[in-house]
Amino acid sequence: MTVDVLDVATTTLTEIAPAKINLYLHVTGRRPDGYHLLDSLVVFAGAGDVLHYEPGTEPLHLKLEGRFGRALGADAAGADNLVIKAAAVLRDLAGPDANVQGGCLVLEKNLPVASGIGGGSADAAAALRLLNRAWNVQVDEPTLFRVAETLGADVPVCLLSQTVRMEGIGETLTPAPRLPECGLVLVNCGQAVSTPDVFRKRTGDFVPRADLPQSWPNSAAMVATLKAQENSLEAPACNVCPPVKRVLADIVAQPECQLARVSGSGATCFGVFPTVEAAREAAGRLADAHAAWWVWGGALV
Ligand SMILES: C[C@@](CO)(OP(=O)(O)O)[C@H](O)COP(=O)(O)OP(=O)(O)OC[C@H]1O[C@@H](n2ccc(N)nc2=O)[C@H](O)[C@@H]1O
Ligand SMILES: Nc1ncnc2c1ncn2[C@@H]1O[C@H](COP(=O)(O)OP(=O)(O)O)[C@@H](O)[C@H]1O
Repeated sequence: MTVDVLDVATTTLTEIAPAKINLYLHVTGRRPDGYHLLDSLVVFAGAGDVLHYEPGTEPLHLKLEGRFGRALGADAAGADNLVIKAAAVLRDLAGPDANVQGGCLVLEKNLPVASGIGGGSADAAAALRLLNRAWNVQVDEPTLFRVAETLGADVPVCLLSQTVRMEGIGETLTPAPRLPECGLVLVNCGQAVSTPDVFRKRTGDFVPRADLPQSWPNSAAMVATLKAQENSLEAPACNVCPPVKRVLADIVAQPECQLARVSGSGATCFGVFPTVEAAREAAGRLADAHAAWWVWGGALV
């Protein structure tokens, strides 16, 4: 009996899918195919979805759990789910020595959906990492990144899941400045926002790529640099989802908040704080004041 329990524990594999935050995001140009060229400082939060895999003989299938998994319902666990798409592309790449299996994937969906923090992209990236390992596909890193690109512009950066500068349409990843100690608050008002809609509503000139130092001595210095940058998608995100303005105002009103901004195409907003403790306290107050909002406070990955 004890051995059975141990077997189950050791065959279930787990991968974290951390939330992606764009500390700034410049739309620097546009490709002939319509995709936008970006320059963004991307960081990852301690908040995330969790993907579990229990290999088995039944066809590979996905179950959704967690606050937002239950809200999505079983229909969202089908072939269109980015986790299933990631599994399919990896299966196609598997060589003769791979051990591609079926079984059950369980996605604890803790991150709000269509919210500018790349939840779906992070899930796809987690599935690539997890199944590459579990099936012994042994895809080399450059191939895995090329496969990630086919799943979505944000999937390569989520495959990396560490602080990095992101350019191109999302595929060009280069080292970022070393970040100082800081805390982060994430707030989502509950309205899903479509990324293509927000890009379509963007107006104005393209913004040059940012000039960044190698590191910052503290969060105040980092915020001074970030304030000289922008999120080019913030105005269209407010247009598509007006409650974002209220969310930003409530974050910036928190004691010690140094910056409040939209992440990606929204609607999730983030606040930067000098310490993790200050961020956690602010998150506690925001959650108490707005029971319907999704609120998280803590450290970066
Ligand atoms: C805006 C960003 C910033 O990190 O984040 P989110 O708001 O999605 O979190 C990303 O670029 C989103 O990446 P992702 O969500 O993977 O985009 P995709 O599925 O590849 O593309 C969805 C649609 O967004 C637009 N799109 C996306 C990326 C890009 N560089 N230019 C674009 O114009 C295109 O209209 C595309 O059809
Ligand atoms: N595993 C998944 N989690 C969330 N959304 C998913 C997933 N798979 C597919 N999607 C689809 O991808 C779209 C974008 O979702 P998401 O990645 O959460 O957006 P964003 O990058 O703006 O945070 C959603 O509208 C949803 O229908």
